[in-house]
Amino acid sequence: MTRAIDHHPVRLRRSVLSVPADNQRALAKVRDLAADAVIFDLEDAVSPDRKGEARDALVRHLAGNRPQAETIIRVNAAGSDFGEADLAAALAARPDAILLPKVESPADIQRVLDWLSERDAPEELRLWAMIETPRGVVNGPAIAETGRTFGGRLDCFVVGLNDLRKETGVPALPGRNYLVPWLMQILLAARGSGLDVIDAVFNDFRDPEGFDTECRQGRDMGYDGKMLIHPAQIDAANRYFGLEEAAIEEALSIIEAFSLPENAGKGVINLHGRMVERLHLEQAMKIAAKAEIIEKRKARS
Ligand SMILES: CC(C)(COP(=O)(O)OP(=O)(O)OC[C@H]1O[C@@H](n2cnc3c(N)ncnc32)[C@H](O)[C@@H]1OP(=O)(O)O)[C@@H](O)C(=O)NCCC(=O)NCCSC(=O)C[C@H](O)C(=O)O
Ligand SMILES: [Mg+2]
Repeated sequence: MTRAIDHHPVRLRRSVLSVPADNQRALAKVRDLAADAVIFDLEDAVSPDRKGEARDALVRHLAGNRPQAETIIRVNAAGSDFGEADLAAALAARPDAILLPKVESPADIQRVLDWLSERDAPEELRLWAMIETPRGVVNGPAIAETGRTFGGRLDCFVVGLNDLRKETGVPALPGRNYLVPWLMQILLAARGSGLDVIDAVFNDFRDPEGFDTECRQGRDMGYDGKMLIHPAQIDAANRYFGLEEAAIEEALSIIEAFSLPENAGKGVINLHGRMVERLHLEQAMKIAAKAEIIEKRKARS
């Protein structure tokens, strides 16, 4: 039996910029930036003594300055001193998604799903999960599957390598050689349950060459985009995780070929000397859908 795992629509998540919720100057910049998604952070970018202030500032800010980008709020962990107040503020601010940090087990997701359903949270509110601890990596497939099975709210993993390095002792070396196996493990867990997956931040925001190299690596590993910490990283992320003209043209030619009457009902066709199957048609449709979103976004800016 074929299992349908694609439970969410195609979304563009090439550049996912994090903004500390208590940084007014940074908040004021967000609306003019070309990031596909913005994470308003209440967790590690906000010091413990400013959590309440950050929460209030964020709710006020989003009430009057809703970005066009997909809007996500990263809360503190549900079991922490700040978790419940953050969740309540996030619900009030009506983001597209809430990002849960340091998710380690299906129970971490389930607890928040229950909390949201007790409060009649809007059906369209999504959950994202940071995978950034050893237990999170090991339990990745079960976490992804729980989020998919119960209500289907979970639709994206974000990798947190700063925390993972801290927890494991693996240093930050160029090439991320010792981290790549875990990055691929997280990618498999996400894809196995139809989730999007976002590569980790690159801390040296004044090193564009290093950033380019890491974007290329993330893209080649199959990631949908990169979490960012600075506006200077947005354009490169959009470029590396975007679509090349040749890929769009190829996708359109596959869609066109399968729509010809002589190919109706065929599972496999010959397209200019290359075997193309219906699985390629599925891929092509996703590329075409992303290309359409990119075009709309260009027209808007
Ligand atoms: C890293 C920074 C603290 C650097 O800030 P700053 O010194 O202000 O940099 P610049 O002077 O170069 O900034 C130029 C202007 O750009 C604005 N700016 C800077 N960053 C952002 C941003 N993220 N979003 C919007 N605007 C931004 C500055 O305000 C300057 O404008 P102006 O003030 O008008 O002159 C800073 O970039 C920063 O705080 N970045 C985000 C940090 C963050 O969100 N951290 C949490 C995410 S990282 C993570 O999650 C790790 C993960 O959990 C893991 O475990 O790996
Ligand atoms: Mg972290």
